[in-house]
Amino acid sequence: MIQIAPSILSADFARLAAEVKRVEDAGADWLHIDVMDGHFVPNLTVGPALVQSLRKHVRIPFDVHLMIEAPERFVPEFVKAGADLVTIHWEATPHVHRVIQLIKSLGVRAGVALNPATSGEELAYLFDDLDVVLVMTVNPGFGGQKFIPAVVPKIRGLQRELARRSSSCLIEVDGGINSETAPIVAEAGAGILVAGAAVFAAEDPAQALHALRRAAEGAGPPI
Ligand SMILES: O=C(CO)[C@@H](O)[C@H](O)COP(=O)(O)O
Ligand SMILES: [Fe+2]
Repeated sequence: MIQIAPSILSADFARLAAEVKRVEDAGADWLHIDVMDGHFVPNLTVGPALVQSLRKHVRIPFDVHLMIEAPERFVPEFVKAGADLVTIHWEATPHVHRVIQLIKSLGVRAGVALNPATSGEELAYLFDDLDVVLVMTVNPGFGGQKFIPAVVPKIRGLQRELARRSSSCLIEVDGGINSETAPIVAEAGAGILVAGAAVFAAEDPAQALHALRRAAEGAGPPI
């Protein structure tokens, strides 16, 4: 079953609680919260205070994508604020394993995100500790960008390796996901699809979620 995680980056921040409740009611599985620090990526977004405020209005789990340098500095605050899954970038700290241990020790799920130019081969050392590998299908920093097809073989390679190890770790994809790209990533092995513009910019989010799910599930099981 494909899971969909709408990204708040394409929501109207002045009406955030109402917009998020709308996608929750429409059947979203996760809420994807993009955190940016202006260093790791050339953009700024939100911090733990916003996560804590939203937590009072939303029941679906929070998927917090940290696009920040040295994420270990802020992991405990995001968990305290209500994150259910915390994903850090492979490129953002020299001590990825230590940060994964920190996230797990706080009782939530842990993910590692890979920029388009990162192969992810070293991730094999972490698979036993990881709940999610997030494959960026755009360069991180902005919503509404175009999907990078060259990343698809990486999704397929990770899927094969995870299947070989009978791992329960899921592959999440993030960036430029819509009804055209959803079948491509689902066929390659993605189990969680992040979708910002495709859901929050749609007139009818329920219809947008349905279209994404149908497109992805029509792709058949991963090879
Ligand atoms: O992490 C990011 C961007 O850095 C994403 O979560 C985007 O916000 C997804 O938006 P769309 O590409 O689906 O509009
Ligand atoms: Fe994201």
